[in-house]
Amino acid sequence: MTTTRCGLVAIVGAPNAGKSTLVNRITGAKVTIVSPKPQTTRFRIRAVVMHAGAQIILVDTPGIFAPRRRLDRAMVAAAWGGAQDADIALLVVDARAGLTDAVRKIAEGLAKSHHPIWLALNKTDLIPRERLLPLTAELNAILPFAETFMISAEKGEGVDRLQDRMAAAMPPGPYLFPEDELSDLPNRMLAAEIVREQILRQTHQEVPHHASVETEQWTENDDGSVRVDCTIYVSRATQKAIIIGEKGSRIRTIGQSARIELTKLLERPVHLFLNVKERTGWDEERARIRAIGLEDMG
Ligand SMILES: Nc1nc2c(ncn2[C@@H]2O[C@H](COP(=O)(O)OP(=O)(O)OP(=O)(O)O)[C@@H](O)[C@H]2O)c(=O)[nH]1
Repeated sequence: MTTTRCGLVAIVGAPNAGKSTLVNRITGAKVTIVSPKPQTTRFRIRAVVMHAGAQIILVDTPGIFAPRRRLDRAMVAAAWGGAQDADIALLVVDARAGLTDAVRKIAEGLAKSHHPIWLALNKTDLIPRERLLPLTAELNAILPFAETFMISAEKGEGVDRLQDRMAAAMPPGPYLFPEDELSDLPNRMLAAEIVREQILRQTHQEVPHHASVETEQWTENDDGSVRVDCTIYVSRATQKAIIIGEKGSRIRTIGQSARIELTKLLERPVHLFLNVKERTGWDEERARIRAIGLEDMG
């Protein structure tokens, strides 16, 4: 009998800690898009990695976790709820910067969590080894970490071991993402991210960061172009109206800008279709995120 394992690892850390570098190192792909505005980082899926038979879903904080529509909500709930003990928050710390106020604040927030918290001291290539132990001790005084890793995300040092340990720690359970969709996943996420970025640019602060974007369909056409269908989920009708704009003017601008950007990034013609939908149930998601102490930090 084959048993699969699947779980979520939240990558947490102060700005510049090396979170994106670590995610890119683990996935071997550039799937992380930096938003042009500060403080727009939300809780979202950064990457899905298969490793040693486990599906590791790397998620970003803070914000709201928005499962793709096609995922069974009950499965996602199980990932957060039932399997909660086995899921991990990984605190990435810039070892050279050390215990800054930002790191302290995040560590204190995480200390309230019932999740296992792991520590990755990053950028170990930049400081002498003997500085690592005192820093580990200082951090462990704030919160006892279940595991500690010394890594250099940039150089790849220690990352294999971290990944092995993550895979082993994932709870038994079905994969949340079908394996045959994984090859498209970075592109799907890229498209969703580009659309979300345009929403933030075009709506400024009018729509709080409550809109989530999911790529529902990714269709390769014979002529080399790709058709991308994205749904923008909002929690209120007023937000929907803002995103659509007067006679659809804003959604058109969002779509046009996102299409231009995507065409550039994918280096092929893109046909982008956007759909705005209201989705209730945010409160439930938020409660789950609050439960692990990841909300409103950073
Ligand atoms: N020398 C060294 N530099 C690193 C390492 N990891 C990341 N960096 C550098 O640190 C800087 C910040 O890395 P990012 O991965 O963008 O950090 P982040 O935590 O994602 O930052 P935010 O997006 O601001 O939250 C970049 O210039 C990286 O090249 C490392 O292990 N060693």
